[in-house]
Amino acid sequence: MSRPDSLTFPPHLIPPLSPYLPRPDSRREDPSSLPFLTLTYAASLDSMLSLAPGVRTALSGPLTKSMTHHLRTRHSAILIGVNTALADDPALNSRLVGAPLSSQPRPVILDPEARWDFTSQSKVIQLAERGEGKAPFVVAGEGVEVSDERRSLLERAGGKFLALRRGKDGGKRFDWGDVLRLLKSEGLDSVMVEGGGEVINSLLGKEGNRYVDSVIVTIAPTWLGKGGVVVSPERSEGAQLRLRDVVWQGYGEDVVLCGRIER
Ligand SMILES: NC(=O)C1=CN([C@@H]2O[C@H](COP(=O)(O)OP(=O)(O)OC[C@H]3O[C@@H](n4cnc5c(N)ncnc54)[C@H](OP(=O)(O)O)[C@@H]3O)[C@@H](O)[C@H]2O)C=CC1
Ligand SMILES: Nc1nc(O)c(N)c(N[C@@H]2O[C@H](COP(=O)(O)O)[C@@H](O)[C@H]2O)n1
Repeated sequence: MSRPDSLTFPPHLIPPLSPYLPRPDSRREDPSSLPFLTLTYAASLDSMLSLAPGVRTALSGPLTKSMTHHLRTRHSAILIGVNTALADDPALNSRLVGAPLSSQPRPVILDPEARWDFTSQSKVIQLAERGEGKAPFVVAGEGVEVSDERRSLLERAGGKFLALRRGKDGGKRFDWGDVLRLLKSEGLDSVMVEGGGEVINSLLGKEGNRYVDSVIVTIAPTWLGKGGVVVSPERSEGAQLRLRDVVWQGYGEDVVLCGRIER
């Protein structure tokens, strides 16, 4: 019997998305290639992801929500920043009817200071224990201390902490190339990056956007107003960031925009 929160994604909507998604197993043969990266999120008409930092805000309608759950089955990993983990207590699995565990993405949390205060009650941990999703990999800064208790809670569920050095410039952030090489070394060939604002803006920035293979954005017909978490990357000197191969599709009251970054 299907669960009350199960979703279905109409099969006729799959072919238009497919050119923007990783082909099954396409990168596995080439060990030097980085994982395919799809940047995907839902935004308001004023480019907001949420009403305020730390506030979970539903923007997707029923059809775009089910699209996101389809996208989750098409990637081996789903990545968010630690503030999203703290704000949303997200499930990060696919709730499509009949999605087997093998099609579930591996949740990856970018958490340089190991701030995510997960417990055995966190949704993503509970789902992993019930076999309805995979347990998360938490990418923490090299040398950052993690208690044995937290480490073993994560490992019991099937997840782990991964240590990564910070960016070459001595800054606090990870280099996106390093993040992707780390995921690849863990056998993850494709990653959908869901957010939040800092993660998206840094990926769309000068250093990050070279790693983005495709972009799939849901636009909801609402304005969240000032004070929200906004998608608005730093401007690169002399170059306006733009999409090519653009397709727009109506999904109920929402619109889905697919494209690739113009280089
Ligand atoms: N509508 C949508 O589709 C989505 C909405 N959201 C919303 O977004 C909001 C959260 O966004 P925001 O506050 O911007 O935070 P993020 O979720 O983007 O997390 C930001 C934190 O992640 C870590 N981080 C990000 N990039 C890097 C990097 N390159 N290297 C190392 N660490 C990194 C940093 O942690 P540290 O500070 O510890 O260094 C940073 O402060 C929430 O309200 C959430 O609900 C989230 C996802 C999707
Ligand atoms: N596609 C999309 N639409 C929205 O309206 C959203 N608020 C989000 N948020 C992202 O999805 C995560 C929650 O997922 P679960 O339903 O808990 O699995 C949230 O953490 C954001 O990454 N996405």
